[in-house]
Amino acid sequence: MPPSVVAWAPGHISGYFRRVIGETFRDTGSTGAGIVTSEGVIATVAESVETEIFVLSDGVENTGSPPIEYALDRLDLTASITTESKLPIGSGFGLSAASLLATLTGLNELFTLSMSSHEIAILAHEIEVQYSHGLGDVAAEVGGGLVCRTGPGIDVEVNRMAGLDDTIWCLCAGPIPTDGILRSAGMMDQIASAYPGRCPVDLPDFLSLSRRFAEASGLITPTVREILQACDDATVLASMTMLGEGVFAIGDDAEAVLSRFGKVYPTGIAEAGPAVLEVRE
Ligand SMILES: Nc1ncnc2c1ncn2[C@@H]1O[C@H](COP(=O)(O)OP(=O)(O)OP(=O)(O)O)[C@@H](O)[C@H]1O
Ligand SMILES: CC(C)(CO)[C@@H](O)C(=O)[O-]
Repeated sequence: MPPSVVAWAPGHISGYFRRVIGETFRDTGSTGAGIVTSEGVIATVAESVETEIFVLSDGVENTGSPPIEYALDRLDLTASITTESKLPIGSGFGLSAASLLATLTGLNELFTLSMSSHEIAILAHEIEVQYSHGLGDVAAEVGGGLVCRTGPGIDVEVNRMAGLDDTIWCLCAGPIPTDGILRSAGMMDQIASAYPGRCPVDLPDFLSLSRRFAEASGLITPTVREILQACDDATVLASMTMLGEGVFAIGDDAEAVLSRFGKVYPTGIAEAGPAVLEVRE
C-alpha cells in the first residue's frame, strides 16, 4: 500500500447570507451566520501515478470532483483521493468546502507541502468562489461553533460561539445547485433584501433569524414549506438549509417531527476546524 493520509474537515449549515463581491476572490464571499457541523468530510489521500477521485456521500458512490481535480492541478500533484460523508452533497451542508479543506489538509501532510492552514483556506476559498460552489463556507469551516461572518473572505474576523452541545436534526428533500442560485442576479438581490443584518445572540436566535431570512428570500419550496409548517405546529424551532432543499431543527421533538418526512441526519456542532486524523507510512 502506498503512503496515505486521512484528514477531516467540518461541514457548515448556512442559516442566512449576503453575497459580497470584491476586487478579487480574497475579498469576495459573504456575510452571514451558520453552524459548523461535526458531521463533515473525511478525505483519504494516497500517492498515485494517476489521479483518481472517489466520492462516497450518504452511502452513494460517485467518481470525480472538478474542484478537487482543479486543486490538484494547481498544486501540480497526482493522487488517489477518497472523500466520505454521511451527509448528502448539494443539500446545504457546505460539503464542497469541507471536501476541499479535508483533501488539501491531507495532501499538505502527505507531500510535505508546508502550507499553513491559512494558505490552505485561501486556496479552498478561491476554488469555491471560482466554481460558485460557496461563498462563506470555507471561512466558517476553518474553525468550529456557531459562527457569524461580518465580512467576506477568510481574512476577516469571524465571531464564533463555542461549547454548544445541542444536536442539530437535518432533513434533506433534495439538492439545490448552489451555482445556479449564486449566478442569478435576481435571486441575489432578493437574498440581500432578506438579510437580517446582525449576528445571533444564541442558537435559538440564530434559528429565528434564519427562518425569517428563508421566508423573505423566496427560496422556500413547497416541500420545505410543508416540513416547516409541521415544525411550527409542534413548536419546534426550524429553518431551511442554505442552499439545499432541506430543513434543520433543534429541540426535544425535532427528530420525531422531521422523521415523518424522511431520513433524519443528526449532527453536533464542531469544536474545531480541519485536522489530520492518521498518517499511514
Ligand atoms: N464530499 C465531496 N467530495 C468531493 N467533491 C464534492 C463533495 N461535495 C461536493 N463536492 C463537489 O462540489 C460540487 C458542488 O457541491 P455543492 O456546493 O452543490 O454541495 P454542498 O457544498 O454540499 O452544498 P452547499 O454549497 O449548498 O452547502 C459538487 O458537484 C462536487 O463536484
Ligand atoms: C452561499 C452559501 C449559502 C452556499 O452554501 C454559503 O457559502 C454562504 O453562507 O455563504
